[in-house]
Amino acid sequence: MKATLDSIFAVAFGIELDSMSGSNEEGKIFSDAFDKASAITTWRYVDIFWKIKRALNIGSEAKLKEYIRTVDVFVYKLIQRKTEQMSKPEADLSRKKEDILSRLLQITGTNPKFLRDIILSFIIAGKDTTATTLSWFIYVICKYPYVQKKIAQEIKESVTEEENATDITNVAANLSEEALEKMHYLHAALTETLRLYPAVPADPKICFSDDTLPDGFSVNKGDTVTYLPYAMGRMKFIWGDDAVEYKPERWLDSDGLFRPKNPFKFTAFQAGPRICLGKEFAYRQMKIFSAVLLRYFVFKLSDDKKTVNYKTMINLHIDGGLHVRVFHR
Ligand code: HEM
Repeated sequence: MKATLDSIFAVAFGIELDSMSGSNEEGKIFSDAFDKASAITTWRYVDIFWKIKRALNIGSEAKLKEYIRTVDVFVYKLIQRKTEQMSKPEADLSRKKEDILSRLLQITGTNPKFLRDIILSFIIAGKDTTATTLSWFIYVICKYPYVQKKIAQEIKESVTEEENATDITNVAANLSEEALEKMHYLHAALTETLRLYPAVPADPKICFSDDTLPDGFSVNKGDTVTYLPYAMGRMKFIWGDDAVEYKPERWLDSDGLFRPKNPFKFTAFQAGPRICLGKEFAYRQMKIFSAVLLRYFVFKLSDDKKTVNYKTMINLHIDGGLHVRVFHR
């Protein structure tokens, strides 16, 4: 979670949050408050008294208010700092354009509330999604050691001699686009993880107007219709008799090249005009993390017999986290 949060901050806002090592105290406070606020918001689905608590400013809702204040203070400060940076005449224009926030500041001006909402949307969309997918990915490759071995082999073969020879920090910094593109099996293994453990397991929509769905079912304006990537990913009539098996091979052609499927069949990123905007970014980030980790380490579950369950939240988290043992390769 911390690694993906740091990553989204660097790319989207040009900020080294460093919540991973905790060197940035402000960043740590922000990231704690953000996670706690997300958890309380999700609990509103099951806590029937949340509106009363909010009205009386007590319990979880009082805490939520506090966390939101902490998040807001941090984000508004970030916007102010960026705005000041951008307005400096000596600022180099190419550097100004590197992150998404700087680009937005150039196009839309400086309505801080709008920018705050964009920033939080990016964090919500881009933090737990890739983090939970990577956790499930580590889980399945522990369950299927032959897949882990095959990925490690592919990584070794895809990076250049030079990249291979250097230490882990250099490999992480120098992993080239070409190398990542050669990793078809890794791409397939991540996609297969998302088929069985989609980061957004249920995606509700509210009907904009009365309508009739393609199967003839009528819906009314205001109705909620939810599609379930978690269930769809396990349906035999969509994926065949081996639907519940983890098989990266189903995504590869006879030459071992990754072949995407119709997004209306593989719905982890949604489909149509509102398909996930960060899909390519997510794959790149997940491939870099996996490539660096699996190049150097072997993962094993701490307790092979322990059942791993999901936790009911907006994203598909592993209940209690994933406990693994890590060995040098
Ligand atoms: C494994 C990783 C990810 C998965 C499975 C995923 C999945 C999804 C899904 C299902 C939606 C549709 C939500 C809805 O409208 O109901 C969505 C939207 C979106 N995602 Fe992702 N996402 C991932 C990573 C990311 C990342 C890393 C970013 C940002 C860098 C991102 C940015 C967005 C944005 C901005 C939208 C809204 C698009 C729109 O409404 O037009 N996502 N994502």
